[in-house]
Amino acid sequence: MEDAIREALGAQSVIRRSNGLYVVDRKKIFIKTNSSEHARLLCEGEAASLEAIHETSTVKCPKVIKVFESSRGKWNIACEFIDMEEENAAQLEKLGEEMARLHSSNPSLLKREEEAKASGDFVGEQRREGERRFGFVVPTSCGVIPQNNEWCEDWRTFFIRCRLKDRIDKIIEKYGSNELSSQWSLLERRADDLLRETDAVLPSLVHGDLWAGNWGVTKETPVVFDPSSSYSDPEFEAGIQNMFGGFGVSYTKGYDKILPRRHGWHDRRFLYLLYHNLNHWLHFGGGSYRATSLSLIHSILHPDIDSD
Ligand SMILES: Nc1ncnc2c1ncn2[C@@H]1O[C@H](COP(=O)(O)OP(=O)(O)OP(=O)(O)O)[C@@H](O)[C@H]1O
Repeated sequence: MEDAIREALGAQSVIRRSNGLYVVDRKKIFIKTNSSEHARLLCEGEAASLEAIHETSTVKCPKVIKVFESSRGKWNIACEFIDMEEENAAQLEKLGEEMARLHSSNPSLLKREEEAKASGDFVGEQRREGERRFGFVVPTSCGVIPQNNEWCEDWRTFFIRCRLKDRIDKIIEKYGSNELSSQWSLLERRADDLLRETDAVLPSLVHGDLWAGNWGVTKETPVVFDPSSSYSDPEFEAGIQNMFGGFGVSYTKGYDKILPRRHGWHDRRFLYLLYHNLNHWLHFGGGSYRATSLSLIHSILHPDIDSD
């Protein structure tokens, strides 16, 4: 591995310190390695996500140095090493603020929003310009199975086609699922109704996999890593958090200060939670992810029966 790093980074000396940490020409760098079926796509997607987040100068994330293949099928991301501390709960409010800043960070979109508002035709103006798009420059992976990030003009289409349907089709292909096949057309119609209110939403850069295991803190600030980004509705970010118990009131307080939640988020959150349960079902097979997915579909289709 050291030889491959030396060659990829054009370095004189490479010393392995611990898991992921190398000292390259006397500078600490962090190297993540992947040898799975889609290793190259995974590393390129994660690197593009880190670069996009980094460019916003909002929430801190590692700066990418290089993506390289160290041996056949073994792909790596070399990035800045960030010295992180154990304790992070006290930084949750700051993390909420930083994530809201990330979600509000698309400068050209913000500028266009102002111009469109000034012209009095907010949604129409965006559409005419053809610049209001959801998706990402490359596929990204929340796990090890790449997500379809093809550009779509509106969030409704992107979420239903590239998130929900893509996972459902793959589950049916891999495991077979009569329940999913038979409920898809109802679910698609209901999702379309629920997401109608998002038509004026501008695309926000999201981390895409921000659960408790994918952030840490330095002495000064929260850090996020392991992203699978896309330009999405910022509400989508909460899906994976809700799956693992959420970040709690401090995070929400920090977030809402910068970007208050929109009307109707409560109804839409089950859809985003469903996506992550379907993604876990696809990765790990049925069991509890299947049961939760089916129960969420039931709640989405029958909101009057199941409400919390
Ligand atoms: N740039 C970095 N500098 C220092 N430590 C890092 C850096 N990026 C990640 N880490 C540490 O390495 C651990 C694993 O990172 P990451 O989640 O990106 O890898 P992973 O292979 O996806 O791991 P997992 O399977 O546990 O999610 C993190 O918990 C974090 O503590």
